[in-house]
Amino acid sequence: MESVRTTSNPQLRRGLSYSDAERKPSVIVIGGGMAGIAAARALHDASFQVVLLESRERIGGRVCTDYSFGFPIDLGASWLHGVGKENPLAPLIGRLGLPLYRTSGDNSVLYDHDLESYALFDMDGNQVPQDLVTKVGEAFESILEETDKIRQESSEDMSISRAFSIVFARSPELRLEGLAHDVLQWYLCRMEGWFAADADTISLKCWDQEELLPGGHGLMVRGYIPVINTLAKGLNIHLGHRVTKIVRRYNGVKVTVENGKTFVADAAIVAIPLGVLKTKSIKFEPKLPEWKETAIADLGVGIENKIVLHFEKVFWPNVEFLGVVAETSYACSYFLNLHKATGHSVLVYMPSGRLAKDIEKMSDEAATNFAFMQLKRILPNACAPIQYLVSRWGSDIDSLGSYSYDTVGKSHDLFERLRIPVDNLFFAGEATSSNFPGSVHGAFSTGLMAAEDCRMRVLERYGELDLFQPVMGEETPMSIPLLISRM
Ligand SMILES: Cc1cc2nc3c(=O)[nH]c(=O)nc-3n(C[C@H](O)[C@H](O)[C@H](O)COP(=O)(O)OP(=O)(O)OC[C@H]3O[C@@H](n4cnc5c(N)ncnc54)[C@H](O)[C@@H]3O)c2cc1C
Repeated sequence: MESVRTTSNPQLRRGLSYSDAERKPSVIVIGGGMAGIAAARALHDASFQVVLLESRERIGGRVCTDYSFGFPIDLGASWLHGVGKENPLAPLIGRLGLPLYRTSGDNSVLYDHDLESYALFDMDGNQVPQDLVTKVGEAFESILEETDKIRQESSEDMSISRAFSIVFARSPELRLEGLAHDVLQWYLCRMEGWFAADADTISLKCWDQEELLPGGHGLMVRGYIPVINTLAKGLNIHLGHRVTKIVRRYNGVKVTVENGKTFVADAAIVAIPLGVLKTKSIKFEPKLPEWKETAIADLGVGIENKIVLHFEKVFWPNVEFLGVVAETSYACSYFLNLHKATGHSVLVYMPSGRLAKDIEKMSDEAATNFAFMQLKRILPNACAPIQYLVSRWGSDIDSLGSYSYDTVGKSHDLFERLRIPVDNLFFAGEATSSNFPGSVHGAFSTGLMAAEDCRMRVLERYGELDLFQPVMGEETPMSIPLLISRM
């Protein structure tokens, strides 16, 4: 058994350094994505003894920058959502001098893109007139406003697609025909991409409960991983350590990994993906309380993937994205043009929901070919890619999904329930963020929150609690939850 602790004489005060003979408070952080790394960094800096256990042979989790093309490509997160000082990651990204390419300002109907620089095509490769796209965008917003009225009227939740059907029945003038209908499906497809889920599974009551930070959305031009690497510097990280069991007792935790090795500490922070928690591949002893298990079961996890196509040269229009409109959102396509942001001749095809799941059943070659065929529809002279990358976030056993979302009939409070600690177990990760679910900055914030909750709990036990010193400095916004039993 490996102990995270050193000796047994508690001398705990934040910011002090400890001699070897002194006992440091200890914590095991499980999961080396943004949430786990942020928590580990904060507690390390608060003089805790920290061990981070990560199942993969790399850190970053769903932040995954690939360099095999000779330049950075993000296979997971690539946008900073909220390019402004309100974003908790802004100080770090600013300090690192990492450039961002802004793809939209605030309140864009497409979330992360403005309708400024794009080209949409129909299935026959004819470009859709820009004024039609704008007009349908306005119709899409009107439909969403109408769904809000339905939400106010009905006590029962329903899916976004059901709400759309009711709107069309009530206001037939909003039901679009022909090409306009296909463009509307494309808007829906982009909304589905935001949640990584199909409209018939997204909750009407809760779909807009997340907080959108001001400043629009910006691509991390040099990749996201430098942010993770900076936070991880100097931490005690064990790669290839897949946790299988977590035992909690009043005076500490014992964590077992796949090869049978165990670690003990005062507390643990569980920062693994919701998709992994759902499989129950980690045994908790004693069992997690029912309210926690229900939150794990009821929150949704969607799939979004990236099929990255690297071409010898650019042969497509100089726009931020290309799209193919179709009769159903499932058949629509979206290609992000990285050439615009990075100068590299790369298009990224991004399917989500059922389509992403179906494509994961294909080999990498077949998936790439599928994406290329969508491109060929609109650019018949497209030449084949020279290199490609295919993500599989839905079937990867260390993620089992891309990010969380509100499913029909379930409360948005589930995100908070997933976050609330159970004894000396603390929970972090994008799916524990009720304000910013499904995002990197959300994961980061929950890592800091879990670290602070953990610090308070452990120091309280040692009688050295200093309530007024949060782990990451005074300005860090923290919400300290009430620990309520019988949820
Ligand atoms: C395709 C895609 C695009 C995205 N785009 C954006 C974007 O543009 N902007 C944005 O803000 N967000 C985006 N996101 C979401 C963002 O990536 C995530 O919300 C965030 O990175 C999650 O961080 P996390 O720490 O909660 O989880 P993760 O990053 O998944 O970290 C969890 C870690 O736990 C490890 N783990 C799993 N099981 C175990 C185990 N049993 N024992 C030990 N370790 C384990 C995993 O290997 C992983 O490293 C995207 C995600 C995907 C997949």
